[in-house]
Amino acid sequence: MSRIVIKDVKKAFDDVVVLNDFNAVFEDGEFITLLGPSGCGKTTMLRMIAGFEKPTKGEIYIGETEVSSSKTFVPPEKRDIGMVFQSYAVWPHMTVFDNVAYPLKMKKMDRASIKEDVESVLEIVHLSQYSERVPSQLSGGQQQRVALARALVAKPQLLLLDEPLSNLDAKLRDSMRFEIKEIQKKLKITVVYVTHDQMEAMTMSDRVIVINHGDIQQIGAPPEIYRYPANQFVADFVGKINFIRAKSENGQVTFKDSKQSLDYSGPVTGDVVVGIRPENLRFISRNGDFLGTIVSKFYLGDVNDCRVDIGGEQLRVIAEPKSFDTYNEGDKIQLRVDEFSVFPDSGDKDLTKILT
Ligand SMILES: Nc1ncnc2c1ncn2[C@@H]1O[C@H](COP(=O)(O)OP(=O)(O)OP(=O)(O)O)[C@@H](O)[C@H]1O
Repeated sequence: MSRIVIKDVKKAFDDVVVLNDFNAVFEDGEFITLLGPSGCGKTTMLRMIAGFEKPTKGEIYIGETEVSSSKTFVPPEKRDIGMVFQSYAVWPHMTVFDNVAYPLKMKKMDRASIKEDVESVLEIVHLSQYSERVPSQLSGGQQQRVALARALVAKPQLLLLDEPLSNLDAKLRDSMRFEIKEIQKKLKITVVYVTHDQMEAMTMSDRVIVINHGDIQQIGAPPEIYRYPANQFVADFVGKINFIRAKSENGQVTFKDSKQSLDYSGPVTGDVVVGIRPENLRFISRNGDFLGTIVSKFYLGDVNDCRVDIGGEQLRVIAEPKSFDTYNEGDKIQLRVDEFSVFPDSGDKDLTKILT
């Protein structure tokens, strides 16, 4: 069983609090991602699960075992965990086989069992034909797979990955994402993954925990986080979004500058910020929600990326070329809003980042 329970965990370095009241349960076999900007506390949380840091307060359970509390502390080597870091940390003088065999040698396993286990894990990470090479004869992606194999060879109940793809180029990152996900499904292992890359989080995770300044902002499946962000921070951090200042009253949100409005009967009233994802805006020929003028249009192949002035506010619209081919810069158009979110106005001055 590799269910993880994190209960009221707080971490401070001296008097600087880096994590506040962290509460979460990771189910057996789940792929969980800790997502947030640099310095938000994600690595610190991972290191506490691994046993490299002690919580200032709170409890951590792995399976049925209490591994960390005011009374107990199980050291990392007794937690049955595999870990992979950003730097591959493979030993340059050892062959792939010896790198991967190392944790089993430490456990004093016999040679035949070591050979069997190493060969089986090398097959899983598609490195069987490279077992006699040294790391300098491998690509970055292959070296990272060696690190992954070494983390998996002792069949840990839990795999912790700290930005394991950030040293790889974009294309390799893409393919490694799928490989890691495949391996996790095949081995049915619980994975806790740390990243600041929302794309990585969205594509791989069963659930994402969004963290900012040491506080959990939202826990949810990727579509839930994307479509129903708990607050403005999450809406902004995950994906692209237009933010527009508005007043929410009498069943409507009315934009402060353009005075255009949308029907809204949700719970947030008064000064608000309306969030609209660019792909949730559509050009239509009549009965639109807004009138606007096309300011610019960039053809990107699969989509058109446009800016539309609605009379004071500019909106970014990502439209399928089909729905847009007949329109040009300067044209007056109508826009339909398919989905939007409303947040209390936090007073953030810079609401227009998405346009640049
Ligand atoms: N050993 C330490 N002593 C003092 N402060 C620390 C220590 N380790 C981490 N911190 C601080 O705790 C905060 C959270 O760091 P952490 O590494 O968990 O962030 P992160 O979200 O993983 O960021 P990144 O994506 O940049 O790795 C940072 O402000 C960091 O400077």
